[in-house]
Amino acid sequence: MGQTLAEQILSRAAGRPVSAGENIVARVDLAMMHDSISPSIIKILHQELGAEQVWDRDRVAVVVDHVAPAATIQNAEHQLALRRWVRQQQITHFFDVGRGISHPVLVEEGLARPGMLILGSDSHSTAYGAVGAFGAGMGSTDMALALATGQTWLRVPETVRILARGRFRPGVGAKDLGLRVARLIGADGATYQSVEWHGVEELSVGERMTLATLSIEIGGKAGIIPPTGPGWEEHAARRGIIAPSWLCVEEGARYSRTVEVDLDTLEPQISVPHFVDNVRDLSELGRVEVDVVYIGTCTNGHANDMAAAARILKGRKVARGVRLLVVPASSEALQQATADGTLATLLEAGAAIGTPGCGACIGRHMGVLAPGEVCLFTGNRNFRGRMGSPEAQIYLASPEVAAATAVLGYIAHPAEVMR
Ligand SMILES: CC(C)[C@H](C(=O)O)[C@@H](O)C(=O)O
Ligand code: SF4
Repeated sequence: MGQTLAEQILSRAAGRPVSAGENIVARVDLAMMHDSISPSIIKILHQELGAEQVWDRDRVAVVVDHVAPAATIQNAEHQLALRRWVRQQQITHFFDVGRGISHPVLVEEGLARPGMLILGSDSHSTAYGAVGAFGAGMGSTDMALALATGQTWLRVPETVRILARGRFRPGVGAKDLGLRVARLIGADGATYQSVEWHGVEELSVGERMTLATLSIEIGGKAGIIPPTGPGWEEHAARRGIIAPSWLCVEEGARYSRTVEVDLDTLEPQISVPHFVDNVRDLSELGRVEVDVVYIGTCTNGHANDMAAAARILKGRKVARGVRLLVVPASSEALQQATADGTLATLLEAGAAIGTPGCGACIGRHMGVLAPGEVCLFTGNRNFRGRMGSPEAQIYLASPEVAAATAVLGYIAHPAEVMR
């Protein structure tokens, strides 16, 4: 019998063959924590578990990304304490304000690699599945335990297979596939399952991160894209990464469910307030005017996302009365956007550019919404109050739809601008 990707990775981490349903103790390859949760993790690590040092300073990554730069005195104090702790623990991989969101940063730095078990203090740690790792978010106690011992315990998840068939039409892409799946199976459709994405070999690692981060929005414990295909090869060659030969899609692997999506007929998907799985086809939406368009986050703030938006914004201006905020997911994405002209196009169109990081995604700084405002957001959550006022409305969509919306002032198909 074959194994799913999750079973293969967790077998290696457990040091024996394991299958879905088993409770295991597993070795952690990498543990990530960020500024938002670090105070409680550090407290549990030292005060409750009595550990003096992390188990392996080379296998811990710390990123200041959630409120970066600090917006309040309290953020600044927490970040100061975190920097001191990082020095005291001699943590090798520390990324301070401006480097970007933990997920793309670990991928770009080549720290997240295929076949790894990666734990993060963040629900979107499923992101590491973009490079064929089992990435899972954990709470403070589990994170502290992993930091102290290098081990974790978990139940090996079943796997939902997503099978994409055909090719995306112009103006349609990974975000639309992810939202379509949320619409088909619901926010709890893959609860505690590993989500394996098949038929997406063409997608770049940036686009794969869109799918991997959206996996938690359907309840996934992990969201893994097999490390094969042109999109993977490009990343692997650039970063000098070789996927382990034991990690591959196996005949006879058992899936709890297969969900098929026909890309040939897929149109832009819009998640309407206030739930991620409240998804409509753009053509069903009617006219929705917006106050702000926000391009960014670990889901759609990558270099490819900004470039996709720039292709639509080129030679055009943001509509009067609308503001376009662009917050790159990482400094590397910003550098690439600078080098290839994307940044100039965004600025000429009238965009305001923020420091790479989480930005206003969780409503703590850099563009929070006022009561009554309507936002077209490329992120992954549109819960009430997520980006500021509970009276604001958040629509989720792709960067292409975001760009077209910025130009026209209402939620629009990219073709409406490009024709
Ligand atoms: C603040 C953090 C713990 C949180 C998460 O776990 O996902 C945030 O990143 C989010 O997207 O809501
Ligand atoms: S960008 Fe948003 S979703 Fe991603 S880690 Fe930051 S706050 Fe969470």
